[in-house]
Amino acid sequence: MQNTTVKVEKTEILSDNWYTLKKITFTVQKKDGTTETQSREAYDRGNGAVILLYNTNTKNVILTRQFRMPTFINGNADGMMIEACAGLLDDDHPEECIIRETEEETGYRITKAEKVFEAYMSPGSVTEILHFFIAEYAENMKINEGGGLEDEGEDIEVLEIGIDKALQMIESGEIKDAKTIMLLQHVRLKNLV
Ligand SMILES: Nc1nc2c(ncn2[C@@H]2O[C@H](COP(=O)(O)OP(=O)(O)O[C@H]3O[C@H](CO)[C@@H](O)[C@H](O)[C@@H]3O)[C@@H](O)[C@H]2O)c(=O)[nH]1
Ligand SMILES: [Mg+2]
Repeated sequence: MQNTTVKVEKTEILSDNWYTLKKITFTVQKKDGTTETQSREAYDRGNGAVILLYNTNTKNVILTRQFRMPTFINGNADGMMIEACAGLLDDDHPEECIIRETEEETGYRITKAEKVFEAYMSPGSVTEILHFFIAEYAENMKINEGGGLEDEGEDIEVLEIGIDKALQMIESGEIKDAKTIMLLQHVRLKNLV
């Protein structure tokens, strides 16, 4: 249900470079019924989709490894992150987006993906809603090496890892990406692999 007690008074663009940082001034009704004016910054980088490819025969999953600058400036010494394949939505439908992204990043051609849930990943600061998918893959669906789009500066390594090993890598801290942890736990929770 739409919250009718929130009134947006002003939206300022603080930065409009690759993505957009906004400052929104608004009035909101508190639990005690009084009204307060607040300002909050919101980083708008669009929405995204993520997918975990899993193989029921081999019990393997496909993950990617790439450099992520924001993690590098916050404690990740080599800046490398192991993640499920993911991408930002263009104007397309999340399923179409993730099928395209799967081929670009992992080299696997899938024809359908199952939506499992969606989630705001950082609701206090980032507008993005992320669409979560899973799909079965097999060796014969690999049509190229993947790796991402070179002209976008992507340099992605494709990893094929046993699900038990991947789950252990969450515990050991080798996998620290929230969307990836959520999907690995999902496929185990549902006994898919
Ligand atoms: N030049 C430039 N390129 C950028 C910038 N920010 C991102 N890019 C590039 O834009 C491309 C976006 O690639 P996608 O595959 O579409 O997105 P993603 O970065 O993998 O995003 C996914 O993971 C994010 C982090 O977990 C998610 O937030 C996002 O929803 C999505 O799932 C990448 O090549 C990235 O390096 C920037 O500030 N400048
Ligand atoms: Mg990506």
